[in-house]
Amino acid sequence: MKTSIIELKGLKKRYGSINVVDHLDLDIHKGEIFGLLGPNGAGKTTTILMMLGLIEPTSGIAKVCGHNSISNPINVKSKVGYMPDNVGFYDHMTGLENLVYIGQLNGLSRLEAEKSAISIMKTVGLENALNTKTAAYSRGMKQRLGLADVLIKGPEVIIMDEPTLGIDPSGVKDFLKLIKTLSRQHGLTVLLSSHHLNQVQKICDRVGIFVKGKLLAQGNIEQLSEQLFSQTSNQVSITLSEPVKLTQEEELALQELAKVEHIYKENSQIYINCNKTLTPSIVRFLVERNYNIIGVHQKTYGLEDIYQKYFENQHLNV
Ligand SMILES: Nc1ncnc2c1ncn2[C@@H]1O[C@H](COP(=O)(O)OP(=O)(O)OP(=O)(O)O)[C@@H](O)[C@H]1O
Repeated sequence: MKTSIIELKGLKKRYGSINVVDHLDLDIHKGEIFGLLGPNGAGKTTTILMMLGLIEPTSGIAKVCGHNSISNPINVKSKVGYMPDNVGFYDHMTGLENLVYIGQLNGLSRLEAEKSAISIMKTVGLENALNTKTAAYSRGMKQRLGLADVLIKGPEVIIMDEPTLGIDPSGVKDFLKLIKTLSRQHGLTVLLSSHHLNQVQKICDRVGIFVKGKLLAQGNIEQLSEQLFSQTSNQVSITLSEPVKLTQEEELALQELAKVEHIYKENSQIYINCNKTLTPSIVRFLVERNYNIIGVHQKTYGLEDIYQKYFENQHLNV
């Protein structure tokens, strides 16, 4: 059975007349990477701050590692490493000095803090910048040091608010890879909030789509895609070894077979819009008529399509 590390039940935060977080139920399991995905103002930061016990919910419960975030925030903080969207450092100090300082604030002796800080800076790829003042760190290096800052506390859970903000694409790729490796190697549970769809898609085991304070859906990409697009028209493209020459009879039969909405032919390709479960029948139909198929491509829906679809629907449903 999966162990829940973060449990939110009916979590709500109201500011004035607005429910910024509206009856949120969510379970995040041990060792998983969960992406809280939503546009600006969706309520992601507010949710995170309630998990950390930094703001009080209007109603509902937030628990982290079994500790109630409101009645027991100190225990929650001892288990969680939180990386805000804008990590601050003492610019006149080096990366190593900053990290040692944080280690000491978290109860390590100077010697322990130094040993641990050097090792963690290697883990996050800052071994060549130990003695560089953080004023000279790039945004990507600061994010890595932010992660080191979190790791030196030895957390069970890492919560990151927009961790890739302002980093260039190759820096983002490396940074996310690092998070995934750390999570897998040390069984760390990671919650990250983001509005960068493609980035989140790459490393998260599950995502929650969060819009206007409500979690509209959660699951892995395949589950979300299935929920949303299984009944939707899907495009299959089939490539033949020769230019397409379907007879009128064949075309009619194909339309009948696949309840095809639309067939489009171009050179050696046939594009068919239909329910995706019909792809095998279409392929069989063509093979039986001696067409040489050299490629079949079925469009798959990524997080961007899913998000767009939910975002469109929420204008109607929420
Ligand atoms: N202290 C506060 N008082 C009143 N309204 C607030 C307060 N804090 C946040 N809000 C409002 O709550 C909503 C959600 O804000 P929140 O920062 O949680 O969103 P977010 O999803 O993290 O967005 P972003 O990515 O822009 O940070 C916003 O409309 C914001 O203006």
